[in-house]
Amino acid sequence: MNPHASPAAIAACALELDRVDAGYGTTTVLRDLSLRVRPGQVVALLGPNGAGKTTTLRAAAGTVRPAGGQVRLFGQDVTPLAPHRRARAGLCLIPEGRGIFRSLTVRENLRLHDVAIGGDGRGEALERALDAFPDLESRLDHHAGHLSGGQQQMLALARAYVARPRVILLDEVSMGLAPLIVEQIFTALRDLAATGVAMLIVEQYVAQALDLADHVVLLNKGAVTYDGSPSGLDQDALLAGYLGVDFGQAP
Ligand SMILES: Nc1ncnc2c1ncn2[C@@H]1O[C@H](COP(=O)(O)OP(=O)(O)OP(=O)(O)O)[C@@H](O)[C@H]1O
Repeated sequence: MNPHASPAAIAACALELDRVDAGYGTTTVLRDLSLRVRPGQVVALLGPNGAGKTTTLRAAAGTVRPAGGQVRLFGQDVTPLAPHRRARAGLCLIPEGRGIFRSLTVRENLRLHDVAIGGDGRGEALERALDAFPDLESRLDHHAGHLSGGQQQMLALARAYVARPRVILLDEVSMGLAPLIVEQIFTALRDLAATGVAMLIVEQYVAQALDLADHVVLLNKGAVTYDGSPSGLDQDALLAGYLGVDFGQAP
């Protein structure tokens, strides 16, 4: 990003990763990574396996602590804040693998998320989630582990309605689901985007992600290789991003 960005430009970002270095133990995964998501914007974070997409979301959510750089939410430096503090500041991570409590009921799962962000676990938050995903209503007292894969993912996404976050991070929410369910998930994501919330999405269905997104960040080996509009992303850049080959350069 522009290191000379004005304070007003920084505050205008819902989420900003600014020159973040992060990894696991002695392994560095993200190198000097910068990206921004503006309020109401949907940013697709794409790249090959192992590029660091999940690590980027974790650094934003606080489950991975950056070794360098800053994470800002609406201009506020949240780098030192634990994940639950960031959640209370308006950030919601829907992790890969759904992140639901399988041995708890649907109702208990939804209450838990509400209480986690400071709500009373009753009433209004639950209603918002059920309005968005009416299928869950008749299953409120079922164990989450007994739901179908699609219903489990709906429950995972319902957290975004319970918590009413200002920024949502979504990691491969359509992973392993049947095409019809994937369509429903993308409809739900479109509805979420229409509420004006800022979204950063990692998605294996690249075409659908590009259709939903108004901005794309391409990652390769922990570094940004493209940061711009979906229409400006040509096939070669996309392939280069996925295969790690730069077609624009002479061999
Ligand atoms: N908990 C962990 N401990 C150690 N290394 C990890 C851990 N999680 C991920 N990595 C490594 O970090 C690198 C980036 O992984 P990450 O999951 O962020 O990539 P990704 O782009 O999300 O890939 P994928 O599409 O396969 O999920 C990989 O080399 C991976 O093996």
